[in-house]
Amino acid sequence: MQPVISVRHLDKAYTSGHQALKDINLEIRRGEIFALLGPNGAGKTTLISIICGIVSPTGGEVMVDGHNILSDYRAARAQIGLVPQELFTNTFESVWATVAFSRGLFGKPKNPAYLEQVLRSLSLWDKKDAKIMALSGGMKRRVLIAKALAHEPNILFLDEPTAGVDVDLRRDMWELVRRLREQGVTIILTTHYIEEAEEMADRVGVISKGELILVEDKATLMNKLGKKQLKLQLQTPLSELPGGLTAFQLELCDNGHQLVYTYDTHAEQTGIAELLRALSGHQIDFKDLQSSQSSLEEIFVNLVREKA
Ligand SMILES: Nc1ncnc2c1ncn2[C@@H]1O[C@H](COP(=O)(O)OP(=O)(O)OP(=O)(O)O)[C@@H](O)[C@H]1O
Repeated sequence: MQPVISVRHLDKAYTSGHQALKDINLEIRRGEIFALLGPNGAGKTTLISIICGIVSPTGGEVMVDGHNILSDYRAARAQIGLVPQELFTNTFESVWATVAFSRGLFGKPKNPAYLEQVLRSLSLWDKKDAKIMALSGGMKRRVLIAKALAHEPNILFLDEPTAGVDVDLRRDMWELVRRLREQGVTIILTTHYIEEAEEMADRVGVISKGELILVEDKATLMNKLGKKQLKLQLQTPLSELPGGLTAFQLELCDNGHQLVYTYDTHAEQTGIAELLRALSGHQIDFKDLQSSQSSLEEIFVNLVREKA
């Protein structure tokens, strides 16, 4: 299937000289939820701003549903809804007028039934006549989403959708994103919150210092890079690891009360049996043991650290 967005050899240097993006190559599949993860300043906003035509690239090419974002800007932009990071400034306009205006900007005919459905899905219907400036921060954010959806885009960008929002809004947002996906909308979100990517995304891209260092199916990523840990609570604390155990990837934690063994989930053998035999050979007894799989967060932190 043709990708809905295709980014090729994209570069961006700001006039300050800062190289914010370096040779980005990325294809977004139609109908997927793609999470772009990266630390502050990695280039996430720059990348989506270029795709949305707000920032101009210094090199490379971006196609949105077959339309070049520079030479065929209007057609490309009409496919996209963008929920930006910042709250817009206060306005005296009502919620309804603001959202209807956003739809009009794209030359779409009026469709009050559709706008009502959008406002209802965002729990904004009873605020439709309220002035934006009188709304709470969370409500304003909901209005931003309604504005982005007003022209029925096929692609929705959410830049840090849940940064600083309360639990209710976060839950509503996730539900809305899932519903939109069911309707065939492609969703690209940037986030610092790994649990958001873990919960929502089909694929994850990791960006660090302007470079896309990894793009992977979420499940594959977690599988491929996932390490498991076995934690053993010791009967008697150890002051140091006995020399005979150095062959194992072991760490002594919790003031010597806990031994942590890290192993690869994909290795032929986990080495656990040998470890337990070796422990017993050293008269090291444990009273409890637990195993845990590393989360996307740990994977992400490790990746970005390796890159640094
Ligand atoms: N208009 C600009 N002029 C100069 N440099 C800029 C401009 N906008 C962004 N930058 C720089 O480009 C880099 C990437 O910024 P960008 O906002 O894309 O990062 P980000 O990954 O979205 O970060 P955050 O998670 O903090 O939003 C940063 O070093 C930033 O300071």
